[in-house]
Amino acid sequence: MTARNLLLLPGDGIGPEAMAEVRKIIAYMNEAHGAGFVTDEGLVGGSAYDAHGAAISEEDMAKALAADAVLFGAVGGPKWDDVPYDVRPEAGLLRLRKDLELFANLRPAICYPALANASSLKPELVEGLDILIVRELTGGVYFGEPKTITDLGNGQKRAIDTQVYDTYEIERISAVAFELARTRGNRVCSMEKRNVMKSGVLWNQVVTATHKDKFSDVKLDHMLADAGGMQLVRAPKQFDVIVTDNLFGDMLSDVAAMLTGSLGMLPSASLGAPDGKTGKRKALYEPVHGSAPDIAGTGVANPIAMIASFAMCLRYSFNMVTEADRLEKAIANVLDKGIRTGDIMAEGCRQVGTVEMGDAILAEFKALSA
Ligand SMILES: NC(=O)C1=CN([C@@H]2O[C@H](COP(=O)(O)OP(=O)(O)OC[C@H]3O[C@@H](n4cnc5c(N)ncnc54)[C@H](O)[C@@H]3O)[C@@H](O)[C@H]2O)C=CC1
Ligand SMILES: CC(C)CC(=O)C(=O)O
Ligand SMILES: [Mg+2]
Repeated sequence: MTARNLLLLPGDGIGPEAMAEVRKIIAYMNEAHGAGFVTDEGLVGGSAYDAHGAAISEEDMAKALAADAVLFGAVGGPKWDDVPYDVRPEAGLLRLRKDLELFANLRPAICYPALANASSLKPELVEGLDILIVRELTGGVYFGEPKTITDLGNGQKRAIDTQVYDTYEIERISAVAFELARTRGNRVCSMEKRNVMKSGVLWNQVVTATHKDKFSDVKLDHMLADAGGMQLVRAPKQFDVIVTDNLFGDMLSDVAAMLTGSLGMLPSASLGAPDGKTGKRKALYEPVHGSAPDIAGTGVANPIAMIASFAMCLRYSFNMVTEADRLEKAIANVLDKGIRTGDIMAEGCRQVGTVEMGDAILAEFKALSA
């Protein structure tokens, strides 16, 4: 069997703690099922800055470009608050997304039945929730130029970020959203702010044209992104697939995370375009949460977002759909048994730390794989 090459970039804060739980699952799949994962490790974020003075080294970038898939933990933390902007920890993640051309970020928000009570919303609003946010990841205000702070010389400074979108960027991300919608509820809601932003006007036009041209069988709605945020907490189950830009997608997916109970629950897949010859996509899998400096090092972080990100890796990079389904089922079974990390703790449940949660999911995964 050909090797399945994975690059692990644990990063900072709770990133390495969560990644350790995925490493155990990979080792089990190799030992018990000959899965053939070959793993390599690299540094990213603050840990890379401390070692190399850059948020990711050229050597680790080359490894990421060569890997079949990258598993990413989280980056950042107060220790690096004052490092130069270009080498801040988050710049490592942005470079990976840009250089690997990972334009499509899939952020599913699923409320596991056992967690309906863990959401800050009423259980009936989130029970059975299954939405998918498709976030554009390589354009918009995170990358647009100019991006500057200028001294105006009169005691004032001016900061500029630039929101830029070209037609092709909107076409390809909306095509991904429509294609995915066909595999689930067949509905897409596009969110922008065409009432105040030119990029919103173009976004709306291109999504509408792409729909008319190739995806008219899918139901399409448009919503202003601020109203979309409101609707996400008012009646989240009205949505199936949401497609939106880089900044709105970042914000709306953190909102969606809380519908599921905790930021510690939300996985994501960042995908590039399929290669013309092999059909393979570059891909990076990461939890939606950050490095959680407030709990890092205390052993309480929820590893589910990281483990569920690995399940997405099995599905999207290696077509190991049965294994991905099993791993997600293992997570659901553990939650059904009332095993909880602190962020999703509820009355009558047993509170565990990161390692025990990882062990419980692995034990369940083994039982389902036997
Ligand atoms: N993909 C990445 O690497 C991301 C990095 N960041 C960076 O992370 C650092 C901290 O950012 P914050 O705004 O605090 O966001 P955060 O996502 O790290 O934490 C927000 C809150 O959620 C909690 N939380 C997050 N993940 C959790 C988990 N797995 N289990 C239990 N609780 C969890 C944290 O304890 C904290 O109270 C910053 O430097 C930021 O730039 C933020 C978001 C994404
Ligand atoms: C560069 C990241 C720190 C931005 C972010 O919050 C995210 O992608 O979720
Ligand atoms: Mg974010």
